[in-house]
Amino acid sequence: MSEKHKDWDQEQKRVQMVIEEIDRQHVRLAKKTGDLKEDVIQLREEFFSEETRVNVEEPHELLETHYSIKQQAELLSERERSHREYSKRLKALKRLRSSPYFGRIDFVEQGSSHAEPIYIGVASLMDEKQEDFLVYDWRAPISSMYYDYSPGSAEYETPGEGTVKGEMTLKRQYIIRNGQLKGMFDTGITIGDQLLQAVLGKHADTSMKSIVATIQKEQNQIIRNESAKYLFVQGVAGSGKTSAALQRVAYLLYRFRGKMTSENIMLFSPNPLFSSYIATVLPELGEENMEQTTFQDYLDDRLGEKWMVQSPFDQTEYLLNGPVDERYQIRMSSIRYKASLHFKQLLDRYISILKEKGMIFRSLTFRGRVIVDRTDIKHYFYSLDHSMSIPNRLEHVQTWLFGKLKNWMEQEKNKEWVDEEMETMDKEELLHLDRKLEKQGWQNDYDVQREKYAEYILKRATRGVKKEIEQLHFVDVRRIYARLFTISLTDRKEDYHLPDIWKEIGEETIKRLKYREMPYEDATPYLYLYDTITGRKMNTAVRHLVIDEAQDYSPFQMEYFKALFPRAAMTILGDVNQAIQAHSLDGDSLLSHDWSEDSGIEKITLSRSYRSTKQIVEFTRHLIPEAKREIQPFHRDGIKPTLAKVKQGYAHRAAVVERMKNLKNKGYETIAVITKTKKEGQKVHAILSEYMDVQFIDISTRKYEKGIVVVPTYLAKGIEFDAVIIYDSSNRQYHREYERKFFYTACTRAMHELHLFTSGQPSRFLDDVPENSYDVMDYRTLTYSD
Ligand SMILES: Nc1ncnc2c1ncn2[C@@H]1O[C@H](COP(=O)(O)OP(=O)(O)OP(=O)(O)O)[C@@H](O)[C@H]1O
Repeated sequence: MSEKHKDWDQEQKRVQMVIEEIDRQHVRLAKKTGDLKEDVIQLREEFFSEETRVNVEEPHELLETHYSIKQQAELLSERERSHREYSKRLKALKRLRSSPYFGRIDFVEQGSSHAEPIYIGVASLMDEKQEDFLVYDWRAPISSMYYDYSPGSAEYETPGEGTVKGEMTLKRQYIIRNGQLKGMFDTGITIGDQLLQAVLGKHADTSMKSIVATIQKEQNQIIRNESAKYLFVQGVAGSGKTSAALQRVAYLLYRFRGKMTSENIMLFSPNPLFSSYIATVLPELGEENMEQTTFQDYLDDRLGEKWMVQSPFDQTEYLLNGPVDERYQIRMSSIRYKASLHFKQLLDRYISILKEKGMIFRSLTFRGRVIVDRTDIKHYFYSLDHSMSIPNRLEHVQTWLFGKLKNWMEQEKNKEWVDEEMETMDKEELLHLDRKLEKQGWQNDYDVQREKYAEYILKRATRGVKKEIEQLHFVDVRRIYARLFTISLTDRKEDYHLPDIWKEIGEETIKRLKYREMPYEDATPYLYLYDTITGRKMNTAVRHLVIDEAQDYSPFQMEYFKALFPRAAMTILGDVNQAIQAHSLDGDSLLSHDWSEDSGIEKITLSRSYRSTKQIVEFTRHLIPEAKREIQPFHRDGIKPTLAKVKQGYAHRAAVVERMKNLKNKGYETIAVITKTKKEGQKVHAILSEYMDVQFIDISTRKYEKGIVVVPTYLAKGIEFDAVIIYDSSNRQYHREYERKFFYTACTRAMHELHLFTSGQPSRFLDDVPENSYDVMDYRTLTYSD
């Protein structure tokens, strides 16, 4: 038997041995879980049974019952916790059963003479005696060498013992499916190009997959970083940023188990479709999903009740479709400035002035009548010690207002309206009040009765006023924010880097706010002002925040996140070349901003693109001339992208439909027709639907089906497809400099094939792409019959 066969044989036998052990453990654990479940059911029944009800009538028994309930509750929750853990372990065994491990390294620790084989899988597994690891969890410290080194000297960090050094004598990868060894490679410098080739060559899916078997060294640095408070990752399209972020969350949950749970982690994703696209990864890794939200959801939650909040996508549609007139210029300038830290400095200065003067209040009113006038509130507010913070002073104002309300209610007791409302009290209310009076012995005293009724009426009627005091409704933040734009700042223009058309920006902003419209660019500054003034509670539960597609957030938003989640470390990932939000097109973004003055910042750059074939990356990298050197393809072969020149109208659509059919026949399952805007998308969708079954993706789409989709660029972000068609790649569509990034983002969604269509002059961005990196097809002479 050759060495190779002997190895294969031994490895297959080991797989078998491990699976048998998994089966044994599974049987044992399933029995334990079953017993525990019965225990839990029984305990729950007892807990909620009649006997355990608190006996409030007998005070001496009360204490005893209290302790017994407490004990039982503790027992129950302990059993429930164990049950949850057993169930989790059962699931892990199930996952291990089909593929117990994917890698192995043999490691000779310094000072030792024998190599220990370390098998690495998605969870750990110990032998029967609980002495040796049959499989190490991929997140264990020792497993990191698998990702970081090729055979030769290697080392790893342990939390307790520092660095462990030694020699790696073997590195092997396995493909094990349904308990059978299907493939095995000994690998060299990188983690088996062969395995990665195989993984990347597959079809795109409608949900993302975990990458634990093929994590690359530079991605591993992101996943296992523990030192950065703010970890910034700039990575080219398809370099595995989102993948790394999700494996990082799984890593952190493992590394800090017992201290951090999925509830302490939050992820901001660009849109709901993306959220559902990535939702399968953590469960696949045996972890619970963290909270996922979009910034838009957050804004709607905070402001939606009182404001018409604009979405970033509406803003983008305006940017791309709006008539380029004077208003457009004002708006763009406004968007850029309000995204900047200069604007935050201005707001901070404004807030510090508000400590001395300028707060605006709303009168406390009841049915149109003033209880406390706003000037009195203001006067009281500024009569308080100025060294107190604004939120502290507002607490005092609240107490004062409650007192004022109480006095007012006292005076109102004998008013006619109170009597009128008494007449209309319903039976139940009366019964309830009478019972109370009877208990207190006042049932025959008419005066007391009337007084109590009146008190009740007043309490009922002023519920809303109380709520307004509690919620600080009397602080007119809308007007305070609007007023900032009316203050004369002519002599401070330079200090705050005010745009030249600051006055016009102000007029426009005030107009919008008046109609209760909240432009996207104002939402964050407004909330920042609101929270600082009112002293809104921070979210301290979140200990780690992941911000994906970070190039679409502003520096101002970063400061807001810091204030909102003061205890959170952050992983911030994005690609400056895919910045398509209006503020970042020729300005600063959260990702590109220079944060070097802040401490705790670390930066990692990813430049290899894994998503697309080499041919597609060779094409797309030239769309960004200044970054083309930083964009490196992974060596996976495919066909060159194509540019089809077509005649306008029917010929155009016929050529696209032809291509779509061709791609379907080739077996591609996810095909996207990407458009620049929603407006263009709707038009294209209507056209293509006449020929084929095509799904249109808009902002409300939560999940997309396999097949053909039409999708605007900003919703295709972060997602990938087997094949991508750019319906209109003409110079009309992609011409303005900021449209370059839209074009790049759209083209980089393709894994295997990319096809561009143009009627008329192709986009000028193609001028920078070498002619030999794509095939041109000229269909303009063809005639189609309708
Ligand atoms: N180490 C890896 N092993 C296997 N697949 C990988 C690896 N890294 C990335 N990929 C694959 O490459 C594709 C792109 O990854 P991902 O979406 O995480 O990249 P991204 O940098 O977030 O992309 P973009 O910025 O373009 O949205 C995915 O299909 C992912 O599974």
